[in-house]
Amino acid sequence: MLSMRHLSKAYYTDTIKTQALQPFDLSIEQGEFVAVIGPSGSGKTTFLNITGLLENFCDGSYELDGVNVEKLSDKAKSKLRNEKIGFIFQSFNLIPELNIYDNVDMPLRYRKLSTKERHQRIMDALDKVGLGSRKNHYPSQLSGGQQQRVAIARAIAGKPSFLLADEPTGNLDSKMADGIMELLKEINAQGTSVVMVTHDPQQAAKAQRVIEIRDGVIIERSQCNKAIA
Ligand SMILES: Nc1ncnc2c1ncn2[C@@H]1O[C@H](COP(=O)(O)OP(=O)(O)OP(=O)(O)O)[C@@H](O)[C@H]1O
Repeated sequence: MLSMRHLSKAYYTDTIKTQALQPFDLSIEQGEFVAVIGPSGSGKTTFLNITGLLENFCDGSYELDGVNVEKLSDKAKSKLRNEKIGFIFQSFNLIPELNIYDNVDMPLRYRKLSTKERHQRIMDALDKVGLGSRKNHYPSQLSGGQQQRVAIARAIAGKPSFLLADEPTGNLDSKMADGIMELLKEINAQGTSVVMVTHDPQQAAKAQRVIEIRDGVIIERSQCNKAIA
């Protein structure tokens, strides 16, 4: 699980301070599916990046699976991120020069895994997203929905505790978007927590829990623990 206490974030430029996130307390349990909604500029990406250890916060504390994040060196933080967090982005962020297999392998290269174990994980992840037979293709040879599936395979190959998704369906038509949501729900049902930023109320409604951010203020919208429809 993750636990944030009195956490806040401000950005400073020459003369301007932007309070991107007001102090907040938040816990996310293992296995939850959380949607993060809010207007443009409200702080959603900042929240996701802090959760994923891509950005530092200003004040407060953050514990991720029992590890106190603010005490870690940058190197230890990178290792924790690599082990605990999988990322999915709106623009897929695949490496065009690498084939699908090598794209999924990227985060595994930083792990102490045997070649056999890496191969197994890559193929398991690609099979899970339905693209095992496309492993030698390059990103440009796949549709947007398929590229996002590769990005999901890359994110889950490391067996993370948390899957963080920033507008994962934002570049996809509604049919492909629904397919990606189905896949995220399946992954979540197998125990991985999902935190997903979305502008789309229909996608947000599929989450168990909705957090809204308005002008940097985090508001709990609902938590009904229903099975994800
Ligand atoms: N690196 C930065 N330096 C200064 N200000 C920043 C930086 N990153 C974000 N901000 C500011 O922090 C606030 C929150 O930005 P953030 O990107 O988290 O919003 P968002 O809700 O994800 O927006 P969108 O939906 O448009 O992507 C905004 O006012 C933004 O301008």
